[in-house]
Amino acid sequence: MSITIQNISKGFGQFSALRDINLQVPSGELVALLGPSGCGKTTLLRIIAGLETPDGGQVLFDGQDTTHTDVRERQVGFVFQHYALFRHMTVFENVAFGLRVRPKATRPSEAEIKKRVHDLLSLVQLDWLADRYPPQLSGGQRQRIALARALAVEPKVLLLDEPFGALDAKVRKDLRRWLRRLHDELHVTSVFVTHDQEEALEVADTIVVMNHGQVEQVGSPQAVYDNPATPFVYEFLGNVNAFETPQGKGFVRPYEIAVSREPQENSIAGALTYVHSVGSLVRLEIKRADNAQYVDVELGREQFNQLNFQQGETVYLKPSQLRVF
Ligand SMILES: Nc1ncnc2c1ncn2[C@@H]1O[C@H](COP(=O)(O)OP(=O)(O)OP(=O)(O)O)[C@@H](O)[C@H]1O
Repeated sequence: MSITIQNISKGFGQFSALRDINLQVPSGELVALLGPSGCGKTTLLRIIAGLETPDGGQVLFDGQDTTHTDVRERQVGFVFQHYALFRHMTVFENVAFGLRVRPKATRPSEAEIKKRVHDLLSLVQLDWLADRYPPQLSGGQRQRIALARALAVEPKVLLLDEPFGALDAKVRKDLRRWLRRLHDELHVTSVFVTHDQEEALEVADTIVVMNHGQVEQVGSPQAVYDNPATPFVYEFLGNVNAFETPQGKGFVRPYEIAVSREPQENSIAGALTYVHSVGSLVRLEIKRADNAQYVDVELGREQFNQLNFQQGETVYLKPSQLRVF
């Protein structure tokens, strides 16, 4: 099911949380709403869910205006960061819950419920935990069960709000890969909220970068990373250095800067103040001689080893490309 957001705005008292948001989520896509804390991601997700009413604008599901459709009729599944499972129900009963509370006319038979729940538990690879209770699960397992529970009612749209936010880095990484694979299998139109750029870049088909209640840019991970539309997107997605130029502020990623021992035409002199050398990349911190600002540079380890720079020595920088805004 596709989702169309048209001119959505929402205020809380005097505060404008969303301003004229327009967005198209094609059927079957996995879209990330990415932005800093307070930019309006959750509010937009809640409006798509029907948990919040916008002040203006429409939400269309497959072209149908659902702005005023009740949340129960929207056929959306949710997974929230702290969306607690029912503690006193087994994993099996948690996943079965949404099916059991259906009106009799649409409720599946007991045998069908059993099959559906076991299929879903296999899908999230936790069938062996069916008889456990939530407090006996790890955080990552709980979130996978929460996802199975959301999927049980066969939602047309899946909405995830920082689903892995409370987990440690390693588990987050595993789960985001796993979510990507699951989505490739199921193709449920999904929107997930994150403030973690790496998570968005790794998982999403499309990233919606938000700031102060507005959409800054929409595009594939590669497009928003390689061609940021605004300085905000440049700074929010990955490391970046800013240089003053006569034409305006120029931005350059740390790996787009050449470093040498000899001055080049238009190069900038600086002192190598710090070398961070872990993994395949070596990060250099260079303090410019002219304005004392720090510049981050990344080199491949092999290149670094060949050049053999020493902390404290004078080096010369030259951005290979600058995007000026
Ligand atoms: N019910 C409410 N009443 C008043 N202000 C609210 C309400 N809900 C959200 N806001 C405000 O609206 C803004 C957007 O909130 P929202 O939760 O959508 O941000 P977010 O981008 O999801 O942030 P985070 O990443 O911190 O969850 C915030 O400044 C928040 O304080």
